[in-house]
Amino acid sequence: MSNATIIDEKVLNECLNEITRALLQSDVQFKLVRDMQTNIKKIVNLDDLAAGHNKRKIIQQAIFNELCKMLDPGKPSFTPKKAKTSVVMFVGLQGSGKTTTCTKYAYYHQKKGWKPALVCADTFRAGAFDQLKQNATKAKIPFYGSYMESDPVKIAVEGVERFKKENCDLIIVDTSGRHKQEAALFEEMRQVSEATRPDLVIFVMDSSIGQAAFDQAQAFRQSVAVGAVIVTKMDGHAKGGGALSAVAATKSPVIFIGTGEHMDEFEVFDVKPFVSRLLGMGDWSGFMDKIHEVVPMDQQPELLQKLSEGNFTLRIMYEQFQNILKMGPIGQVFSMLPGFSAELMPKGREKESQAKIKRYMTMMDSMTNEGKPVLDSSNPKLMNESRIMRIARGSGRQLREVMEMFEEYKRLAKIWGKMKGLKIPKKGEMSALSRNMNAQHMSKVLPPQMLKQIGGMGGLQNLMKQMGSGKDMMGMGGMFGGGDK
Ligand SMILES: Nc1nc2c(ncn2[C@@H]2O[C@H](COP(=O)(O)OP(=O)(O)OP(=O)(O)O)[C@@H](O)[C@H]2O)c(=O)[nH]1
Repeated sequence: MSNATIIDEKVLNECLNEITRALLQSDVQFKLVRDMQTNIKKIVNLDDLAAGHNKRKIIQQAIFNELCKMLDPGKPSFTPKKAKTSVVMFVGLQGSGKTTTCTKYAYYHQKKGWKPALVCADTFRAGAFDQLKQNATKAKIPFYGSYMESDPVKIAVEGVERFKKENCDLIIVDTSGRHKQEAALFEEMRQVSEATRPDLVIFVMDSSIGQAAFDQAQAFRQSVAVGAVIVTKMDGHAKGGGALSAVAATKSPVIFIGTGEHMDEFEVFDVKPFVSRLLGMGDWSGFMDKIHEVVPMDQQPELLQKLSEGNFTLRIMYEQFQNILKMGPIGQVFSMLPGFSAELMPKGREKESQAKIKRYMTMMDSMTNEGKPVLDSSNPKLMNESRIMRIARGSGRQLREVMEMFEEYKRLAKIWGKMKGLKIPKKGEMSALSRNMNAQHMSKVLPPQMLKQIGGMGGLQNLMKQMGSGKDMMGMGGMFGGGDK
């Protein structure tokens, strides 16, 4: 659709088919995708659109809205209130991340001043209580469970009673994970629910569950009154399209997502970035925002070009370190660039991290002769043992430190490598528009969100002036509209 000059029925159908493929690949249920297609066709009536309307934008917007709507069951979930006792029960498939998520949920609220408590009613999986105990202890959250008692209903009731007496305001009951074929376990879950009368039942779903999401979610919904969904493992490859199925099957909203194994890798669900990701544009739209904030304007086109070629080199890492150090309080700016935060600079250790970065930079400085081929290459094989030794000697640092710096590079290269393959129109493909481009034209081509990032018309004019011509800018425009394929 981006290439078509006239948007007619055929182009619209092609576009919808492409989106259908993307959504199916993201594990959205076939029926939901088909319904969406029908709705879009109803909304976007090409004949009715007056000439001059930006049809492309209308279609894009309609698709985006439709997907957002599919994630909105129409009513919010029950929200526990601080200082008023609520019981929240977690259910989900075995291995979905339920136990981990219980602690994350408790920890999230604890940080906000709540008094949460955890009850382990999973008597099915050996080790479940230990896991919960370990997590709870780490987060200093009170917990209840038993190694001896085999009746989950009894444990759940006792735990809830105890924590009610202790005035906990968020009592979280973890249940055993189960598969939809396991009728007995489902019955047990129903009994736990009946006995503890939870205010909210949360269905925990692994983002990689795929097309099975609908049936699974429905099976849970038929046994207990699921009122909210949490999607876990969003840090992995899966895009989480199953969430749309889970919402449809349970008629409940997604409230949080899990983004890693650690306790604080837990985020309030935000529908727009989630949908962007489903459509294959999400990951790097956030990424781009950050690059715009940290990387000086004049370096951006070159950096984007290199990243789109999959060339995240040591030199790029060096330049980004420079940018970050230049920007002032390191603690504040550091987390702005993707990958540069948690591991390279743990919270509260800013000074150490700054020293570490400077050390890395000294090592890279000493590479101007010996390490030059490595600085500008993204091939890790060039960094062999003898080279590491010479760099260590040249910079007066230990071998271990050079290796550590290189490990850091590899980690960042993996994250930044996601930019590879962004579409940049080749010179010959430049349209007449771009040859005669002015900021006015450009502002119409760019997505509004990006125009805002650049600083509106004024910012755009400056940027184009800096670049000397519209050519590179068109390259960026192409990329910004291009998705991550
Ligand atoms: N990467 C990643 N891993 C996660 C996330 N949430 C949970 N995990 C991991 O997934 C695995 C299973 O998590 P558990 O919490 O034990 O799963 P469970 O659903 O309680 O398992 P059962 O008790 O058998 O039902 C563990 O290794 C967790 O560390 C997440 O958001 N991201």
